[in-house]
Amino acid sequence: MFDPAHQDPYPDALRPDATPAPHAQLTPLLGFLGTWVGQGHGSYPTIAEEFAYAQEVTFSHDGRPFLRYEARAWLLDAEGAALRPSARESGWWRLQPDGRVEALITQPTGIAEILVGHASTGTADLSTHEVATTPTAKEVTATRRRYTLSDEGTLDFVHDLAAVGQPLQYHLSARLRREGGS
Ligand code: HEM
Repeated sequence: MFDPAHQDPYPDALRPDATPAPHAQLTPLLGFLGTWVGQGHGSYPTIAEEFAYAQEVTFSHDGRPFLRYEARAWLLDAEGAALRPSARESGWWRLQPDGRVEALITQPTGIAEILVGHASTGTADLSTHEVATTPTAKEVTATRRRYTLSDEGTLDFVHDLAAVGQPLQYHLSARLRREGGS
């Protein structure tokens, strides 16, 4: 018998053809659903050296017009071996009927971002609306995040950052593939 105390009756779906059916407002970003893994590079004027990293990103939904977003990254050494845990974040992407997106993303480094932007088939472009930081967090004033599903089926990602007195500029880029995919 179904016991609501022990089993979530509304689990998230990771595929467009899974239950529950996706809300119509998710249509432009249905191709983002699922878990993605891959590698990227990053730099910033205040960081001594360019770094390589690996990342796992998951988008899921529960039938309502928002995506659940979860990402974790770890740094790689020159041979591609894991060096140490790096950025993590999670949040919600609220898709509007006209393709606008409102996103809320928080990080364990004390940063909470609200981003606004636009989604069209297979792409999303989000920029900071507001950033709030905890008293001990680094100063972050803006980010811009662009995601594109490429013709090769990868999810490509570029992240610009304005922080610690620097103007908005490149911080990261990555190419992710579907987990378990080729
Ligand atoms: C894949 C995700 C990310 C990776 C791999 C990454 C990696 C790094 C690395 C390696 C550093 C140098 C300091 C250190 O070694 O920890 C750094 C610094 C920093 N990152 Fe990121 N980062 C990521 C995402 C983000 C995001 C989403 C934000 C903000 C919204 C952010 C903001 C910063 C800031 C503020 C600094 C400090 C710069 C300074 O004090 O000089 N990073 N990041």
